[in-house]
Amino acid sequence: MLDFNQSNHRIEKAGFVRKPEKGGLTITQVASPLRRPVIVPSLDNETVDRRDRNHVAWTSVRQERWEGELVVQGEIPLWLKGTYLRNGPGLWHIEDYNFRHLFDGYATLVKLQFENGRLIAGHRQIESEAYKAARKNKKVCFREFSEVPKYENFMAYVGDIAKLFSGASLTDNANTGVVKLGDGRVVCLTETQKGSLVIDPNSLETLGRLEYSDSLGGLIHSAHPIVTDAEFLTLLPDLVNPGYLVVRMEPGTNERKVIGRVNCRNGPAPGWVHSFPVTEHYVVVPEMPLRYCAQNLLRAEPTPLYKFEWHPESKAFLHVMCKASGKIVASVEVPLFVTFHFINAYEEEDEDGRVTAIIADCCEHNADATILDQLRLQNLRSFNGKDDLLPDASRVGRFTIPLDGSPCGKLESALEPDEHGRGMDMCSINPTKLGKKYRYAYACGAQRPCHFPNTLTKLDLVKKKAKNWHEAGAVPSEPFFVARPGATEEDDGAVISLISEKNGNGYALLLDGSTFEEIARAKLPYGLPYGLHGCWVPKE
Ligand SMILES: CC(=O)/C=C/C=C(C)/C=C/C1=C(C)CCCC1(C)C
Ligand SMILES: CC(/C=C/C=O)=C\C=C\C=O
Ligand SMILES: [Fe+2]
Repeated sequence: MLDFNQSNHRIEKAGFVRKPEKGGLTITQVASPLRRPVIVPSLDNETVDRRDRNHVAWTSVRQERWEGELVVQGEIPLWLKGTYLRNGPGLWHIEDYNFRHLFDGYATLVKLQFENGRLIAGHRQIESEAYKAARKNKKVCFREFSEVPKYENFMAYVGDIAKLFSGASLTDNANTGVVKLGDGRVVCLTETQKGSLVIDPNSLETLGRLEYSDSLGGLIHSAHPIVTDAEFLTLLPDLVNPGYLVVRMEPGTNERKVIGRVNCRNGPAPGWVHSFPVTEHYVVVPEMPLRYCAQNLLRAEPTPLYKFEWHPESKAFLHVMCKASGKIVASVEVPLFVTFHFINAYEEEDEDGRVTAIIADCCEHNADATILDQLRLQNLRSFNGKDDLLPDASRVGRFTIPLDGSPCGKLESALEPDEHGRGMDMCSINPTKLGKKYRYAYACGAQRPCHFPNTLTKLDLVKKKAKNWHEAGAVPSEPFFVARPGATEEDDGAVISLISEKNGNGYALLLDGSTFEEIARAKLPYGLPYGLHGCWVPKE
């Protein structure tokens, strides 16, 4: 149990750690509010040099784990009781070997534990097989997003390719997100199915793999399942017979059951499905022209689109499946698009209550797949603060999918992209609005010049306006909305983000969900690397 009785001053002072010494793994003892020293191996022999040159957002986390109470400036609302967990790639090197891509990093899980206006923070590396093997063997041992193991000879390469088909050589580095299942289990995820790792939300310890007990097979899934207290819905792309299985898992089970199957309308392989949206009654299955590519999976050196390929000639489609029957009620061609993240979707009704269309919103990168390569670490680390390297980056793409049998759907901007600086991604909504008509979304936006989203933005999709938060040189992570218990207004709650600062520092930030003004901030002992997605574990 955490002890909240120590003074802020003592704990914060105790929470700071020595710089790692150059030349090897140092063991640093950190006093934590647990009153027990936590043994904290620092992670490399080059961190200090790298930190001097690069923004802390793109610098490997400096040690395996840390935990301590933070000094809060401002006031944390007393209703905010629970733990915000945020996952993301946070360690981008092994020994002297530096990884290429943001998505290659070994997962760093961060927690912010709110109780009685106080805040305990911590972070810890996820103990995936991939991470443990890399630490032990001092090299990449599994196939990551862009990194592959270096083969000693041709036979070793052939052996690894054979293991690719069984999934044995794929990573389980669960660095994309973290979700709380209806049964209370908290699971870190990535795009490989084997990278579904159960963690303890208090200690951040990796407890083991979530082994799916069904025999659906396949090696990959959507990195963003739809998770509610009642179900876990996800998509399993089928690379052999291009299509997707839509599957559902009930709380308390590890068995996914098939709701239905969508066959691709076109192309040599299914489109990448990092995420997908649902409405109250339907699942929307996107078929992007950015498609998985079997040849690219086998390559030792990555292409600019990594494991994917851009197929404009194969066009883009959205399929709508009825959740109850598994029947496809619409399959429409839409303009070419590129998205990582769907924001939400809902059903549009006529005066008689008949569903006439589905509206689905996403962070749309103007049909430009080069965003994947812009997330290479070399690009992220090379920003000079002047050149605008994200021209016309992304917008809220709003799809309208007619349900009257029309062959085509529409794609428009839900609001003028200038409202959020012509860049936006990493979004959250009030979870009670999942699948329903909604008004507000929170996301990262852009203040020019920039090369990466550098603001927090509250999007009002009814008034078509945005309110932006920005601090010079700061890289904020996905703003995560937590509703106030008992709230009746959609934006009544708090928005949590972790900020990495230019000077190497970092802090947890709390904004009011309605006014989007700062309520509180709390400095971390050191800045943390950029993270991806989070979840909220309320205190029982
Ligand atoms: C961090 C993030 O958002 C995405 C991570 C994606 C990963 C690790 C994808 C890995 C893959 C392989 C290792 C082989 C199969 C294809 C694919 C799912 C892209
Ligand atoms: C952080 C990001 C895109 C930013 C550019 O606009 C995408 C992250 C994708 C994975 O979760
Ligand atoms: Fe994502």
